[in-house]
Amino acid sequence: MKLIEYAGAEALMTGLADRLGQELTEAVEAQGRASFAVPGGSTPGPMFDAIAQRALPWDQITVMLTDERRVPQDSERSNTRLLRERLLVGQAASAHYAPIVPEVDGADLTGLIDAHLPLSVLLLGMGEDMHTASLFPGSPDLPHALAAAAPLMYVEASDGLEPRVTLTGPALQSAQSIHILIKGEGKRAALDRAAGQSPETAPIQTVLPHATVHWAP
Ligand SMILES: O=C1O[C@H](COP(=O)(O)O)[C@@H](O)[C@H](O)[C@H]1O
Repeated sequence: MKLIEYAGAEALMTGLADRLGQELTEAVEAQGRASFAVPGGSTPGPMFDAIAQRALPWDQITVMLTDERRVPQDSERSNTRLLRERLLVGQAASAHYAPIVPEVDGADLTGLIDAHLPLSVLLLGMGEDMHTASLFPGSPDLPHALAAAAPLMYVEASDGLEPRVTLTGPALQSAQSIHILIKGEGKRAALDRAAGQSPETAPIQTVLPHATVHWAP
């Protein structure tokens, strides 16, 4: 794992947007196209605002979520809504979008994103419980989701949270570049706590050894 510490939130979000923008541009130059998976939740919005205004080769980039909550798309809890409102706008409005949830909730996930794997650039978030994407400690689906051959799976989250669709462990691990965005002392403590644990108790460990973590207080 590599850890990059930033002085504050603005430096974190713009510095990360610079880095991801550079990697996406390089991937398009090398492969003619790139795939870019991003988290939902409360943290990445300002980074989306920053990168959406960059002049990247967006029309050769396919954007998708790392995970989605099974809620209506107009819900404030919808990661798709966040993506549409904060990332697929401005310069990035010309990016392609690959949904990870089918039009009919509960329908087969097979083949939805296969054309875009391995991911060129993967950005993940992390909760203070050390979950990443929707790989939650304590979920009955976690052992399967950490090892599944399929890149997408329906999973239960932690108690009290809505069920999810998530990229599985192998799909995350196969990304060409892996970044994790975390902010605040609670998540920094969770990152420290994850050290030495297994992915079964600290799911972030499924990607941590190969990831660059970007953190600001
Ligand atoms: O539920 C989720 O949580 C994680 C972390 O979210 P945050 O609100 O603590 O930033 C997020 O990465 C994931 O995409 C989301 O579905």
